[in-house]
Amino acid sequence: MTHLATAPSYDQLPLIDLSAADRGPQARALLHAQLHSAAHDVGFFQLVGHGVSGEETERLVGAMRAFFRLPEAERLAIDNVNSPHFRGYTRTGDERTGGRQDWRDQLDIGAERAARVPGPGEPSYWWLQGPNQWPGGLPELREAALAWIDRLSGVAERLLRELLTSIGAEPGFYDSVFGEHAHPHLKLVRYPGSPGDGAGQGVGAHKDYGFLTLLLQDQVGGLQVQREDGVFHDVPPVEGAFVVNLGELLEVATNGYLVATNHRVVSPPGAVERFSVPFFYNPRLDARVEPLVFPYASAAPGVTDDPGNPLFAEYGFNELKGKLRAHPLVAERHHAELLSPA
Ligand SMILES: O=C(O)CCC(=O)C(=O)O
Ligand SMILES: [Fe+2]
Repeated sequence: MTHLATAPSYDQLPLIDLSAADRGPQARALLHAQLHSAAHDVGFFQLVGHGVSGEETERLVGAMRAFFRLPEAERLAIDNVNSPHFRGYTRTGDERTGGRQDWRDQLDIGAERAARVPGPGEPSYWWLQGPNQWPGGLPELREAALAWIDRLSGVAERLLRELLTSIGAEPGFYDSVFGEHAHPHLKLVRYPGSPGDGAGQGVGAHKDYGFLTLLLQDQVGGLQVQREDGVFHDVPPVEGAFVVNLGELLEVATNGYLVATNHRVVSPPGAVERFSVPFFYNPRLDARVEPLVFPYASAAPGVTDDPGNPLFAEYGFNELKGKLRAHPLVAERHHAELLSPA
């Protein structure tokens, strides 16, 4: 891969058109060159040509807005503190990132499966599997959210295959860690304006735990990504595009050739609300991510060494690490035995 010696532009992220994969060998080769560069150099890009229609998006966004309009008591009836599986509603102020309070409320939704309580000697991450909590009287929310998980799993699967191809790997290298036991995750998120504490931490700087995140954001803005210069740069909303970022497992898989990028959300000003829907394309909880075989492996710098954030190749442990950190009330109520002594 040759890189032109121009200074990177920080005003916009690379724009990737997934539909180019179906427009003949030349268009596909250009797509691969762009994807390779976006994933290797930035770890973040805007995705268009993904095939998800405006109507599908409207259905999800409409149901999300209806959820956040419910009286607080109805949202709190499905508080995630009730769920040892970290599913349900987190009220504003109950979530932590980087040890500090985030200023957003959200509904966490995963694949709809029966609880699997880990038996003696079984990995504790099986706690992450379990039923969702749904609000009463809003059946369209369940329908739209589960449809979105299916739909975006398909888009992410296609994107991952093109991404692996773009760096010279077998497109199906990780097929076996997904499949019907994959562990996708969806958040419906509201940032209810500024907390007025001067910190403006909508959500603090973090990396996502899995392979790929496909984020739908509204037109308010506030998402920022840490670029090569170390500075957090705004990610201006692009109508109809998903913001895609690489998660920690792709960093582990490629020994740091691809990077999971730090990102955060600055609270909207005053009483302005911002809505977003991150979709996390995650493998099975018990998937152990094997090192990717690809021609740039020898050029890989190794994974980020941060004692405060160890990266686990066995996916369930990587997600559990994050959930225990982000949701201390759930952790203390249901999983005190998993918390390391302070
Ligand atoms: O709301 C956003 O724009 C980003 C949210 C995010 O990064 C996350 O929940 O992991
Ligand atoms: Fe994130």
